[in-house]
Amino acid sequence: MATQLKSLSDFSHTTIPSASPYRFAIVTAQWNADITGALYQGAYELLVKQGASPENIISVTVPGSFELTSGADMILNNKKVDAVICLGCVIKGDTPHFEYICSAVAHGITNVGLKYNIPAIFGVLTTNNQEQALERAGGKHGNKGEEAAATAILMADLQRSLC
Ligand SMILES: Nc1c(NC[C@H](O)[C@H](O)[C@H](O)CO)[nH]c(=O)[nH]c1=O
Ligand SMILES: CC(=O)[C@@H](O)COP(=O)(O)O
Repeated sequence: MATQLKSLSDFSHTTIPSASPYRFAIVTAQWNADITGALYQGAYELLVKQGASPENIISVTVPGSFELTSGADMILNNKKVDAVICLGCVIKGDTPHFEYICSAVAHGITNVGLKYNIPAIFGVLTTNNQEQALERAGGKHGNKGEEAAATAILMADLQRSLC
């Protein structure tokens, strides 16, 4: 499988602009906190590495990935940011609950970004098991949080270039 061969966080194919002009929010789900904490660390550190000021990064948590949409909406309704990064980890269980959460979160984050015309980044792992999640939160397949942060910078930069 293609994924097995590469880090999903390899951004050598593109140049990430400076993050210094932009304000960011990071909304992190507390479910699977060991995983989402690593995603958050990856996202935060990449933003700062790319020049974002710590005072320009708003960080909040929500109970679970299902609440990421509400958390992003609260941020975008109350704070002026150039992008919001939504981080979560949904791990499949024994019932269809996984499918409902993943679908709701994907659609919700899409819609909240469109509602406010602000990039809302889907940094949510949707895995079959804990091992796959660990591999994508700083393991052999990179860090989804880093990817989400890089995407946030690129989208904020795109929007500013079009204004
Ligand atoms: N099972 C997982 C959940 N479940 C909780 C939901 O996200 C939500 O908080 C609850 O349904 C109340 O609305 N959340 C995750 O982020 N990851 C999971 O694996
Ligand atoms: C994704 C989930 O909500 C999952 O953890 C729930 O597990 P189960 O389907 O066994 O109730």
